[in-house]
Formats: sequence, C-alpha cells, structure tokens
Amino acid sequence: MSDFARIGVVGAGAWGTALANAAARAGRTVTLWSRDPAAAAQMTAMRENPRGLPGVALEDAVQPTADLADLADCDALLLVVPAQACGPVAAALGEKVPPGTPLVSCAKGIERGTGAFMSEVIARAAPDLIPAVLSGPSFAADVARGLPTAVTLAAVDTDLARALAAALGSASFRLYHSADVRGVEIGGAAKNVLAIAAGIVAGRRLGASAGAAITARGFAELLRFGAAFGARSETLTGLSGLGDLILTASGPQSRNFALGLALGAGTAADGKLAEGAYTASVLVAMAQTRGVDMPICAAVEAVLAGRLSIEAAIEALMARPQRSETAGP
Ligand SMILES: NC(=O)C1=CN([C@@H]2O[C@H](COP(=O)(O)OP(=O)(O)OC[C@H]3O[C@@H](n4cnc5c(N)ncnc54)[C@H](OP(=O)(O)O)[C@@H]3O)[C@@H](O)[C@H]2O)C=CC1
Ligand SMILES: O=C(CO)COP(=O)(O)O
Repeated sequence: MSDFARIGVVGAGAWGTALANAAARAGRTVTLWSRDPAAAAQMTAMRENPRGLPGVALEDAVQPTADLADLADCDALLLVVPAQACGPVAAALGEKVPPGTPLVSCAKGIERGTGAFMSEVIARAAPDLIPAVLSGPSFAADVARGLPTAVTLAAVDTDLARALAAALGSASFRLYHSADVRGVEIGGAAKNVLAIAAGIVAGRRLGASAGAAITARGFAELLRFGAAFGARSETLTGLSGLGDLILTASGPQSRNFALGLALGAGTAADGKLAEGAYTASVLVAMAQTRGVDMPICAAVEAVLAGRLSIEAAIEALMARPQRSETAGP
C-alpha cells in the first residue's frame, strides 16, 4: 500500500486549511486547492489563508493552487468543501485524477434531495475513486495550530483506512481507523443538528441542566438513527458521534452551536457555514422513512424552517408522553 506521500486537499476553507497543515506536520507534501485563483495567489504570497483561517501560518510543505489538474499526481485526496457541494466537486475530481485514488470526505452532512451520505455521494459522482471518511472532534482553529485531538478515518477496506490514518497522523493529530464508514459519517452529520439544539437552549438561557438534558436525549436520537441506517453503536459512542457532540454542543466556537445561540437569543446569525442547517430537513425526512423518532431534530428543523416558535418547540418537547428512557417498555 502507498505511503501517501503526496496529499491533495480540495477546498481551502477553515477545515481544509487546518487539514493541510496537519498533513504537512505528518510529513506529507500537500497541495491545497481553492476554487478561487485570487485566494490561491493570496495564500501563496502571504503563506496564510486570511479568508479561510486567518492568523495561522501555512506549513512550508503546503502548496496552494487553483488548478484541479495540480491534484492529479496526489496519492490521496481530502474533500473539504461543504457537504452540499461534494457531489459536483467529486465529479470534477473524477475527471482529473487517476482511478483508484482515495477520496476522503471530511465534510459533515447529508446530501439534500437524495439523502445520500458523503461516501455514497463520492461513489455516485466519482465511481473510479475510492471513498473514505474522516470525522471527529476537531475545530479547525485547534488543529491548524497543532493543538492535540483525535479523529476517526473509515474506509470499507480496513488496510486502506489504516494506511491513510498512518499517513495523516502526527504527534498532535491522532487518527483511529475504522471500517464503519456509515457510522463515522452519520456521527458527523447528525451531531451538527444537535449542536444547533444545544445552542438554542443556551441562547434562550434555559440553564445548564437543560443543555445537558437536550444533549443526552439528542444523542439517543443519533443512536436510533445510526442503528436504523447500519452504523455500529461503538462508532457512535466514539469520536465521530459522542466525541464530536460533546465538543460542538459545548459552546459558540462551534458554528452550529453559534447559529442555535443566535436563534435562541433572537439575534442575527454570523453567516458562517453551519452544516446542521442544511442537514436537518434531510435527516428528519430520512428518519421518518424508517420510523425513527427524532423529536429534537424535528423541532430544530421546524424552527429553522420558521414553522415553529422556540417557545412552542420547548413546550411540545416537554409535553411529550412519558416513556421509558430506553427502547423497552
Ligand atoms: N471548520 C471546522 O472546524 C470543521 C469543519 N468540518 C466540515 O468541513 C466542511 C467544510 O467546512 P469549513 O472548511 O469549515 O467551511 P468554510 O466555510 O470555512 O470553507 C468552505 C470552503 O469550501 C469552498 N467551497 C464552497 N462551495 C464550493 C464549491 N461549490 N466548489 C468548490 N469549493 C467550494 C469555499 O470556497 P469560497 O471561499 O470560494 O466560497 C471555502 O473555501 C463542512 O462540512 C464542515 O462541517 C469538519 C470538521 C471541522
Ligand atoms: O465539526 C466540527 C468540529 O469537530 C466543527 O463544528 P462546527 O461546524 O459546528 O463549527
């Protein structure tokens, strides 16, 4: 198996820039692609990405570009654009890079309109590339600065997942490998919707007890959804599920939490990418198709769509019929 000496990072936002630095620290040479030639030129000149991740120097081994063809000789690619853009970007990559190149989705979401998970989006849009997913508790600003964390990288082929994890891991970025692609991608996608719920609770000043309660009951929803869609429960109680939920339900460094905070407080959102706002409706619709009860996610979706006030959402959640905490009677 290749040692993946050359890594391409597709998307030069906050997370793409952080992952480019992480891969460089792991000893890889890195090509960091932006769709915007002016942004790539600026990164090359400044050795920083002022638009995507201001204040963090690019590692020496990171080479910015705006030409997709520059990714053709990479041994593996990280796909780090918003989830809803992954299909078209993967399709464009499929035209440029050799068949068999691993394409690791680092986006956290589910495709609207199709209900496709990111590995399925890659398989459909770029069938000659090999899908993998990377997810876990990892704020871009933390990772880019070399603060320590751990995430999970999954691929159907365990040897591939292990080799990619070895190629990207460093003293500050620890990767566990997994064959549970579905579990890793569900954890990353669903926790964003729950982080919005936690932010709403904080913004409405409902207290720390309510914050913990909504996070725990939200996690029960994530587990139910995961079970219905083929995830392993050990994955969901790991880094890309519980781990990432703990991180992003804890405070406004999470953009999803920050969106909820603004909704709860009745203030303007900051306009940053909050993937949960795009995933909520498709997540809830998919849950309905399999009879999975997700009242918190459904409330977030209805609030985002303007169909439900926050007051009514809280009242409805608290007035639900009493039930067993677990699945049994
Ligand atoms: N930020 C974080 O801490 C983490 C983020 N993630 C996930 O990573 C993904 C990306 O997030 P993040 O980097 O933070 O987001 P940002 O908003 O910081 O950056 C998104 C990047 O994608 C580019 N982009 C948007 N649409 C397209 C498109 N159609 N084609 C090509 N490029 C496009 C943007 O380019 P332009 O600037 O030109 O618009 C920008 O460079 C999300 O799914 C997020 O959930 C995962 C873990 C941590
Ligand atoms: O997924 C993340 C950290 O693991 C980033 O969360 P936000 O997108 O909510 O900022």
